[in-house]
Amino acid sequence: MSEKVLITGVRLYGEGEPVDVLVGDGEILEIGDITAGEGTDVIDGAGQVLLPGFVDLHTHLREPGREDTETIETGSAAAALGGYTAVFAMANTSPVADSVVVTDHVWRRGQDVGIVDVHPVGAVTVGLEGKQLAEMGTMAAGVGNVRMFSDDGKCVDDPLLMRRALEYASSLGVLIAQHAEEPRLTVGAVAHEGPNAARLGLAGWPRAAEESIVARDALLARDAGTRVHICHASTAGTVELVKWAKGQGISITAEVTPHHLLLDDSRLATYDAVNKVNPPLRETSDVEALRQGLADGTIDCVATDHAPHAEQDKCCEFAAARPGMLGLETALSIVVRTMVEPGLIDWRGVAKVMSERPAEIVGLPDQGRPIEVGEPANLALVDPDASWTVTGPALASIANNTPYEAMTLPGRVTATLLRGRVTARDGVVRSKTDSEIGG
Ligand SMILES: NC(=O)N[C@@H](CC(=O)O)C(=O)O
Ligand SMILES: [Zn+2]
Ligand SMILES: [Zn+2]
Repeated sequence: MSEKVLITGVRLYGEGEPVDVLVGDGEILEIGDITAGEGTDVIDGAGQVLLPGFVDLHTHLREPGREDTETIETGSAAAALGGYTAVFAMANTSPVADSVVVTDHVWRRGQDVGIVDVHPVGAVTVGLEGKQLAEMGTMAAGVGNVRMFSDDGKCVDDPLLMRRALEYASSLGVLIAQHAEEPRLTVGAVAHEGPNAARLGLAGWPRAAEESIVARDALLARDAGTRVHICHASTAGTVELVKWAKGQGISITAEVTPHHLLLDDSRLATYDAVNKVNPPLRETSDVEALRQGLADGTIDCVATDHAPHAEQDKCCEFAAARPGMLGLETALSIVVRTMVEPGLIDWRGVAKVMSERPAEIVGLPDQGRPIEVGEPANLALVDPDASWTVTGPALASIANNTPYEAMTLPGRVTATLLRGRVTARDGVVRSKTDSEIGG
C-alpha cells in the first residue's frame, strides 16, 4: 500500500562507496545496487550524504497560546525541512504543559499533522512556578507518553524541589532537563556579563548563574542516582563541570545549541534583539570550549532551542525584548560550519550529535537507529556541497527571528523521511495528505 522510495547513489554517513537505499513499509528494505520498480519514487542521492533523521531535544512550538508565532504545524514543517524526524516541544506554552490534557493534545496534534513526531515535554512544576511538582506520572502514562520533563524558560531553582523531581523521575524512568540559571544572579540580566555588556550598558548575566546550578544538579543527580540533562550549555565552565561529573560516574548529559557554537556577544553591538537569547551569547573562549566539548563527547548533543518570537516582541528596546531565536531549519548548516568544516567531527559525528545521542538520552527506540536493512526509515539526506542564504520570511516558521539573516551557510537538507514517507524534499514540505505547508 505505502509507496516505495529509492535513494540512489548516496554515501551512508558520507563514508565508503555510493549505494542505493530502498525504503518501504516504514523500513529500510534493501541496501545495494537496486533497480527501481514500477511506481517507486526515486530520489537522486548522487554526491549526497545519508544520515539518520535528526532528533531535537529542545524546541518551542508555541501551541497552545502563541499561535501567532508558531504552531505545531508550522514548527513541524520547519523541523522536516531541517532534517528532523522527532522533536521535543517544551512545556512553556500557554496554558503550560503541566497536565496530561495539554501534553496529550500536543502529541495528538503532531500526529495529525504527521510530518515529524512531536513529543510533548511536561512541566516539572505546576505553571512553571517552581512551587509544587506537576503530575509527572499522569503525563507519563498519557497517550503523549511524556518521557522528558522541564520547566525550561525557568530554572527549577529550589534545590529541595529539584531533588524530589529527580527522585520521581528515577521511579518513572523519565528525564529531567534543567534550564540552569540561578535566578538570584540574573535579576534584570539581558546579556553575558563581560566587557561587551559593560560597554553597551546592558545588565550582565554571569557565567556563575549557569555553572552554580550545573554543579548543584550534578550533585543532586549523584545522590538521587538519576540522570539530569543540562539544557543549552553556554560556558567553558559548564563544559568543565560536566566533564568532572562524568568522570565521577555521575549520570549527566548536556546539549549545546547551534547559536552558542557559532555566535558570541560581539553581536550585541547593534542592540538588535534578534541576538538576545537565554542563556546569552558568551565570549569566543566559551564558543571554542563548547565546540571542543561537543567534539570530545563531554557535551552529548546539539539541540536547537528553536524559540520563535513575534516581531513586536523582538523589535523593541533590548531589555524589553523576549529572548530566543529560530533554529530548526538552520541547525545542520551551523553544525557543518562550526564542527565539520574545521575538522572537529565528520558526518558520522553529525549523526551522533544530532540523532543517535539525543534518541538515546531520551529513550526513543525508533530514532537514531543505524542505517541498515530492517531498521525504521527515519532519514535525512544532506547535500554537503550545497550552500544557501538564510532569510527569515523564507523559513517555514511564522516568526522570522533568525540570527543568521543574509548569511550564506554550507550544507543543506534535501530530503527527510519519516517512517519511509518523504516529509520534505528540495525545500517543500509534504504533509500526510500531500498538501504543502509553510515555506
Ligand atoms: N532560549 C530562550 O531565550 N527562550 C526560550 C526559553 C528558554 O529556552 O529558556 C523561549 O521559550 O523563548
Ligand atoms: Zn532555557
Ligand atoms: Zn528553550
